Amino acid sequence: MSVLDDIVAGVRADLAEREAALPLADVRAALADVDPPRDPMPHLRAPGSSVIAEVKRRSPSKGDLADIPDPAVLAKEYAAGGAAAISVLTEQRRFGGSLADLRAVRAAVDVPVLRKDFIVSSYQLVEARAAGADLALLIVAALSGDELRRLHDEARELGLTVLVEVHDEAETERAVELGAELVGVNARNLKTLEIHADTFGRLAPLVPDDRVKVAESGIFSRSDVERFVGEGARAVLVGEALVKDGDPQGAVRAMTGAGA
Ligand SMILES: O=P(O)(O)OC[C@@H](O)[C@@H](O)c1c[nH]c2ccccc12
Repeated sequence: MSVLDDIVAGVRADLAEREAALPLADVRAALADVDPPRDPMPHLRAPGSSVIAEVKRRSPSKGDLADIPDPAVLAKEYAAGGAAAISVLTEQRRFGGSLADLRAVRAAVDVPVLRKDFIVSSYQLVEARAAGADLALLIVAALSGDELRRLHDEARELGLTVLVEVHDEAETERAVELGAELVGVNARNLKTLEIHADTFGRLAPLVPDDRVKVAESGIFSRSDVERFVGEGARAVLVGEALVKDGDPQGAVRAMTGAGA
C-alpha cells in the first residue's frame, strides 16, 4: 500500500464518521449562511508571480513542522505579506489540520482560501464550501477518471475554484482534458514522498498556457520561485519554508519578489 493509499484510507474512515454524525443534507443546508466564494483567478492571472501560502503543522515526510496554535494569526501574516491565497491543510491524521482551522482562516483574511485535503467524495466538497473554502484541491493520483470528472463538476457547481494536482505525464493529460483552469504540479510524489525538483519543468510544457500553472512543494527561496516562473509557473504553493520562518509575513513578501 502506498503512502497515498494509506492516507486516503484514513481520510475515508474519518469521513464515514462525520457523515454518520451529520448527513449531507444538513451540511448542504449550511450553504445558505456562508459567504459567497472569492475568485482567486484574477489575482493568479495578473502579471507577476503569486504565492499561495500554506498553513501546515506537520506532514508524513517531515514530521512536526510548526505548532501553529492560532492559524488565523499566521494567515493574517501571510495576507499582509501579499499572499494571493491561503492553503489550509484540513487532513487531521497525518497533517494535523481541521476544518476549524479553515473556518478560522477564512474569517481572518480577505484573500481566497483553499481546502487542502484528500478529497474523494462530494460530501467533502460541500463541507469545504460550508466552512467557507473558495478553492478545493483535487489530487488526480487519488481519483479514477469518473471520480475526478464528477468531483470537478460538483466543485464548480458549488462555486469552488478547483486546483487540480498532478505529478506525472498521464495525470497531466487527464487534468488538461478535464479543462482544469488551475493546474498544480506537485514535485513530491505522494506515493513515495520523494521530491523531484525537475517535475514542474518536465510537465509544464504539457499544460496549455491559457491555464494557470502552480509549482508545488520543496520551494524555499525567491530563486526557487524565479526558476519555476521561468518554466511557466504563475504561482507557487509553499508550506514548510513559511511555517518554519520566524517572520512569515517577510518570508511571503520575499518570495513574491516584492521584498528586499
Ligand atoms: O511544505 P512544502 O514542501 O512547501 O509543500 C507545500 C505543498 O505543496 C504540500 O503541502 C502539498 C502539495 N500537495 C499536497 C497534497 C496533499 C498534502 C500536501 C500537499
